[in-house]
Amino acid sequence: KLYQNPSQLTKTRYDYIVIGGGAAGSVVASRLSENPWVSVLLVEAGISNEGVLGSIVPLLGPSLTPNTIYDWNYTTTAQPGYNGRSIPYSRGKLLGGSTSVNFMVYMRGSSEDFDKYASITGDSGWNWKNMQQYAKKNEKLVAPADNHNTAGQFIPSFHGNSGPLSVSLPGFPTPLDDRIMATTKELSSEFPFNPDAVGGDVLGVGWSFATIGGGSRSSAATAYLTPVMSRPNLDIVINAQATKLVRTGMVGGLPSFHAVEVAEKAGAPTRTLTASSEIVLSAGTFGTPLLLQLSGIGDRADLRAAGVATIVHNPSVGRNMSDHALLANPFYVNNTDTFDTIFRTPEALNANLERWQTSKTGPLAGGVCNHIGFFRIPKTASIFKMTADPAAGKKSSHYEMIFSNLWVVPGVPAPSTGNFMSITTNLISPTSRGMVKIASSNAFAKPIVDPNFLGTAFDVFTLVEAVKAIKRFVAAKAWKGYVLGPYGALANANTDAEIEQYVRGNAATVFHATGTASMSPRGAKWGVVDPDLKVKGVEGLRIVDGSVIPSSPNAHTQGPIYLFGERGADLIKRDSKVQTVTETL
Ligand SMILES: Cc1cc2nc3c(=O)[nH]c(=O)nc-3n(C[C@H](O)[C@H](O)[C@H](O)COP(=O)(O)OP(=O)(O)OC[C@H]3O[C@@H](n4cnc5c(N)ncnc54)[C@H](O)[C@@H]3O)c2cc1C
Repeated sequence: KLYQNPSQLTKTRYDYIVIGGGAAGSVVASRLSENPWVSVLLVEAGISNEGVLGSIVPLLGPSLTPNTIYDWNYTTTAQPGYNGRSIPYSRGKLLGGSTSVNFMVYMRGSSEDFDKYASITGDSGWNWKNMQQYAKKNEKLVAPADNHNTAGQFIPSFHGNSGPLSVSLPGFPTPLDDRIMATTKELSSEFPFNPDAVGGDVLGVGWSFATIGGGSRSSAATAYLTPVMSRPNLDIVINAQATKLVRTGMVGGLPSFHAVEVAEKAGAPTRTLTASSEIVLSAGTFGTPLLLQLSGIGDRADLRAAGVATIVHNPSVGRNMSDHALLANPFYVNNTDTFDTIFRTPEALNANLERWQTSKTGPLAGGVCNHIGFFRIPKTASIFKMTADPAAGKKSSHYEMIFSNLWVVPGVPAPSTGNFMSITTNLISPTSRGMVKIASSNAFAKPIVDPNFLGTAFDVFTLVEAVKAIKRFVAAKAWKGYVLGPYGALANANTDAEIEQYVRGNAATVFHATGTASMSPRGAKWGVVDPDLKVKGVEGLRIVDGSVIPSSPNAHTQGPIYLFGERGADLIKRDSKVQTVTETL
């Protein structure tokens, strides 16, 4: 049952309370409530996703962020690596979390990423081979919106066919498609074709998958919550922000946390809700460490500065943030068939919306890109004289390219004339680490968000190399007569020094932060959760969301986080005392 705010809840004690209804939290709440003997409450700070048009019509997705009611609207601190610029940092604030506002690109990461997580934690359960069962459990590959023949665009055995989350190949063709494929042939040694990166081997350029089914967005909310809303043992409360975890005693010599305070908004009365079994934190890479800190779990100095008494001193809380820095590179093209025209006049947008409403087809039914590619800088690159290769392995990438048939520059509106292609370059194996921390003991105050973008020479070097690579890409014969030239500052960025200034002056984020409550081996002095995702040094708390992933994956992060959600739910079920009762019954 869905409750509109905390005051409507008719009970205050559950077996499990899951905090945050995003990618991972929706999976956990849905999977735990499969057992009818288990009572589950999902607490979400934001509103419902129902009826939010931008969260349904795929190509309208980018309109949901930033500076909207669907976004937490964070802002970073001044970033030295970005010439002192602060940038907006979006996080979804509605059911489905960031999966309700994201750009829907679906991947899983490289096989080496997961093998690395297994080796970091000492738990082989996180390795690629074992995690594939969860990928299959999560995904349902469906036909693209335009029902085109997809032969040769993917490898069927890599995909799931019966999971809740709809995933599809591009649903609307673009003038870039044939040219990109021709470039993979012409420049095959640098930009080879990858038949399907979802299989764990990410290098090369391939067709891109999106979390879209039947021409509409498939989010954690539509896939995992809507279908189970009527379960009598699952309550979902929206407009309910967890403000503090409450210490309820000592268990096994550790402080235990079996209760949480929630409030509808600043100044509203709080309600205390209790979990007999466990509280699962799924508030995301920002929300989860912030809630720990508000509750006295974090670095003593950080907590003292914010006026919070320390219960557990753990300097790893909120640290170790890794993110994919993004640089959008627009090019003028000689074609009026780009998606820019859809958004230029209300008439064009309405005509396309009408098409979408009648048939769930057309450009609005497709994602933001039809192709993506992942690449390595050469092993002979000078940077490797001073930095060890940070990629998870030889089959993992250093940077990414995303090809879009329109102007894509986060935070910068499209020019009123001209047609564009954007090649977005993302830094995939960053060595910089940032952090998030509370600025005060008020749960509704803005936190300090410092991703430390381009904080290392490796990260700068790699994005500079990525810009040089896109110039080589568009120099292929396939683009002759199509690409008219780079837009704006890119046009004047030719030497390495000029490109570095262009990168520092224009880079932003693709919103893939992870790692602020990292997994670490059992007993390790660093890290926030053990390999079973239990919070170290306390009893009663688990974390299942992007914050536990130790380092950036070779993927847009929703895919890996869904997998973490599925395995996290399994680990909780495995330990469940309520479950044991069910089995004996
Ligand atoms: C604009 C944007 C575009 C993106 N594009 C892509 C993409 O194309 N492909 C991709 O794979 N990934 C993309 N991502 C990233 C991806 O969506 C996230 O990595 C993923 O959703 C994170 O999952 P999560 O479960 O950790 O957190 P989230 O999905 O963010 O969920 C956290 C939830 O917790 C809630 N919450 C937070 N604090 C509290 C609290 N104190 N009390 C109650 N509730 C709370 C939030 O409101 C939210 O609903 C994008 C993200 C953004 C913001």
